[in-house]
Amino acid sequence: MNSSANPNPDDAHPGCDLRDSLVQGRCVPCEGGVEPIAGEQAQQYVQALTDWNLDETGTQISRKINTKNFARAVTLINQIADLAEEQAHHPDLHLTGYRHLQIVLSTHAIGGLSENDFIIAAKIDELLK
Ligand SMILES: C[C@H](O)[C@H](O)[C@H]1CNC2=NC(N)=NC(=O)C2=N1
Repeated sequence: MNSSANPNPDDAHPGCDLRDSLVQGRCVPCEGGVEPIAGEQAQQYVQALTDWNLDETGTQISRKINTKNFARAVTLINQIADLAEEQAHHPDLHLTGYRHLQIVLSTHAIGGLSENDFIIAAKIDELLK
């Protein structure tokens, strides 16, 4: 899967350009057979997002959101579900303590990160604005 949003370190605002590209992006079906995004490139992608963390294995990104209450958490989960279904790329969603939502993204088909993960994350950031 070629990334259409390659970060360009020469850009004046690499994060903004990359983020905007991800927000506008569309996920592509991933059946495996592509190299995961890792290392420095994964770092550049995650830095273009808001409050997402790359895990120690470099194979997933996550963000924690504390909502006002349970109803707000479920509403947000449903908004994320609609987005994921529309893009055919799905996060893992963990709701604990009735209002603490952890969102985890990784591309299961390749056992690591693909641009799809960063596109979904950027779109979730837009939801939360
Ligand atoms: C064909 C379609 O791309 C696959 O079934 C999708 C569905 N949603 C997915 N979501 C995630 N996170 N990883 C996948 O590999 C994946 N594969």
